[in-house]
Amino acid sequence: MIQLQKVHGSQNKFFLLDQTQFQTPLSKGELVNLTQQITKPESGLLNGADGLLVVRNSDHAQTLGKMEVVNADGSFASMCGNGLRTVGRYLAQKYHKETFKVETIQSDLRVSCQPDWAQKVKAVSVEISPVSFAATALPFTNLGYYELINQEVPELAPKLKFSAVAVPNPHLISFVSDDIFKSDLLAKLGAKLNQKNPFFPDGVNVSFAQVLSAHHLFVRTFERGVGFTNACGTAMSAASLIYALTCQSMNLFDKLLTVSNPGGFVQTKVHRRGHGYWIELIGNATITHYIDVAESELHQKHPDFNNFKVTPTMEDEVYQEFITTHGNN
Ligand SMILES: N[C@@H](CCC[C@H](N)C(=O)O)C(=O)O
Repeated sequence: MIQLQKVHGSQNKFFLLDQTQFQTPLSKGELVNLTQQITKPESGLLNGADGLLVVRNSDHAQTLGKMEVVNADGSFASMCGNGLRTVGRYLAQKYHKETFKVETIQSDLRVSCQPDWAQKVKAVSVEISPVSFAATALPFTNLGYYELINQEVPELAPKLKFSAVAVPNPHLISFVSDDIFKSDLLAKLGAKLNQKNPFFPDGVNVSFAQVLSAHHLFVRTFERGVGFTNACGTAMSAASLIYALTCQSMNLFDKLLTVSNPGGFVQTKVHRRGHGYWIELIGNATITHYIDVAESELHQKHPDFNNFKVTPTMEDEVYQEFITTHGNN
């Protein structure tokens, strides 16, 4: 039998699958198919999710495992901040360690277990890096810039200022007014830049941010490969970095910021490293269900969800209560 988990970070929901449990690990095609089957909002497993987090062994120094991220549409992402916290919790429990690294597509990232935010609200801190502003890293083209930091880009939307940053997955961020935040512009821009378009050939995660107070942001994200999500950890990290860079006089580096989102909130700290930056992302890592299923079922083109034994944990109920008490904005 194989045990899957259903997990979330700020209600950015995933299934987590440890490939080391398998006698015959799922092939790339099988992982894509499984992700597309189980993440569908209506007909998927447990009302679907935003993607699948795949755990594998790693032979890199100080790492406890490797994380791969499959978006709901079957595309692969180079990073996932909310997902890495839940993979961090999974590996911490598996190997009884509190501080370690996890291999991701571009780099080995630090993970450290934090004191619980409340009883049964586990918290984990993860490193978000490497950071690049280069047009070639996202990539973006035809916008007349090699880097985009707080620039007006009429090709994308009139009057708004945009920043583009890879952390290392690609993000386009704009700090916007209340009117724009409440409008349908994010839905339109997110959809436009995640289909064939002349500017972001690989698509891009698009976020609108607002400053609620000096150390408090709100970020809403239209995710590449997913659509609207309750929260995107790398987007909140990227928005924190852009905020620190564009408000240098506030000296926000190394300071704790709170970033609220429709699914809760996280904390971030933006750090300098040499000539570059990295971001610390701290937030909940919640297991909502354990799911036991025969290995053979997961190799099926159309797995039968009646054969999946689902055990809820009650952690989500506690998380919801925590968010109701502490608010998300
Ligand atoms: N929700 C994630 C990001 C997932 C990847 C993204 N959809 C992409 O394709 O880059 C996060 O918490 O960072």
